[in-house]
Amino acid sequence: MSERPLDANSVAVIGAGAFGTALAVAALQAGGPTPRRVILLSRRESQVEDFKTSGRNEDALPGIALPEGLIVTAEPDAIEQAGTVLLAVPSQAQGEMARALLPLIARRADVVVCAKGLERETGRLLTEVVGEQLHRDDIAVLSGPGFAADIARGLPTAMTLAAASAEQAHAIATRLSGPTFRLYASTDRVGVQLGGALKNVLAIACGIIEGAGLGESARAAMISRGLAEMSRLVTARGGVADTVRGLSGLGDLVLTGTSHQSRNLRYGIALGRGGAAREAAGRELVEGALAASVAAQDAAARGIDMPITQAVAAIIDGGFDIRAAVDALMSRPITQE
Ligand SMILES: NC(=O)C1=CN([C@@H]2O[C@H](COP(=O)(O)OP(=O)(O)OC[C@H]3O[C@@H](n4cnc5c(N)ncnc54)[C@H](OP(=O)(O)O)[C@@H]3O)[C@@H](O)[C@H]2O)C=CC1
Ligand SMILES: O=C(CO)COP(=O)(O)O
Repeated sequence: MSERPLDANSVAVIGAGAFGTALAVAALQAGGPTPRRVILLSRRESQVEDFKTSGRNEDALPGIALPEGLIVTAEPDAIEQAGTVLLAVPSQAQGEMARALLPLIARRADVVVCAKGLERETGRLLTEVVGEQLHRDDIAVLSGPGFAADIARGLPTAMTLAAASAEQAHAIATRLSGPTFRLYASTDRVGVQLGGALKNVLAIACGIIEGAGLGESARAAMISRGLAEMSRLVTARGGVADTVRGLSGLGDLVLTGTSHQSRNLRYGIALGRGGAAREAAGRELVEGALAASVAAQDAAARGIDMPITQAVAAIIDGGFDIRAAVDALMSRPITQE
C-alpha cells in the first residue's frame, strides 16, 4: 500500500460502469462548496476519450450529461492520494482489482466495496475478499436501493454504508452524502452485504413469477418469504436479522423485484418465459445468477432453510423447471410464520 500523504478531499471511483459513474457524480456533488477531487478510473482509454469529447459515459449511462469537474482517466496512478476509494467493479472482479491496485491505495484510505454479490467459489463476503488482498480488516461496503441512472440524474436516493466501526461508517456516510444522495451508517457488514447479494437472487425469483404469469399475489408472497430466508442466513453468518428490514434488504428487494430497470428482474422474466439461462442475461451483468448457487450451497452447509434461493439456483442450473419449482415450494410442510 502507498505511504504517500492522503488528500482527504479526494475520492477515487474504480470502474466506470453504470454504478461507478453514478457514484462519482454523487461524490462530486457531496463536496458542497468545498471543491472535491473525484477521479473515475476506467479500464478503457476509448471510454476516456469519449468522455472528453461528449461529457457523457454513453456505454454505461446513455443520455446523461456528467457534471464538470469530474476527472475520468485510464491512468491508475491518478488514485494514489485518494482518501476514499470506492470499488465499483462487478463482484467477481473485486478481489482481482484490489490486488492490482494494492501499491496505489493509500494505507489510511477508506476502501469501500460497491458491489452486490458473494465470491462465487467460496461464498465469502466481498469485504473479506478485498480485505485479504489489501491486508486489512476494515473494508467498508455500500449497498441498498438505488439505480445508477436515478443517482446520476440527481433523483433522491438512500443507501446504507456499513463499516467496521460506527465512527468509520458515520465518517464515510457523511463524506459521501449530498443533496440527493443520502447514506445511513451501519456496523452490520454481514447483514448489509448478504442483503445486497440475496435480494438479487430474489429479484430473479420475482422476474420468474412475472415471466411465467404466476400473478402478483405470488410476487408478494415471494418478497416476504424471501425476506424471512434472508434473515435466517444473516443470523447464521453472524449478522443482525433486523438489517434485512432496512434499505439493503427489504428496500432493495422492493425496488429490484418490481422495477423493469433491474437486470436481475429482466433476467428472471426471460427465464419465466421459458428462455434458457445461458441466453437470458445477454451481455448484461446479472449478479443474482452468479450468487444463487453459492448462496444455496452455503445455506445447505449451515442447515439453513432457503427454499426460494435453492429453487432459483436449481432453475438456473437446469435441474428444475418452473412448474416443478412452484409445486415443490407450495407442497412444503406447513410451518410457523
Ligand atoms: N447499475 C446499478 O444500478 C447498480 C449496480 N450496483 C452494483 O454495482 C456493481 C457494478 O455494476 P454496474 O456498474 O451496474 O455494472 P456495469 O456492467 O455497468 O459496469 C461494470 C464496470 O466494471 C468494469 N469491469 C468489468 N469486469 C471487470 C474486470 N474483470 N476487471 C476490471 N473491471 C471490470 C467494466 O469495464 P468495461 O466497461 O470495460 O467492461 C465497467 O466499467 C454490481 O455489483 C452491481 O450489483 C449496485 C447498485 C446499483
Ligand atoms: O441493485 C440495483 C439497484 O439497487 C441494481 O439492480 P440490477 O443489478 O438488478 O439492475
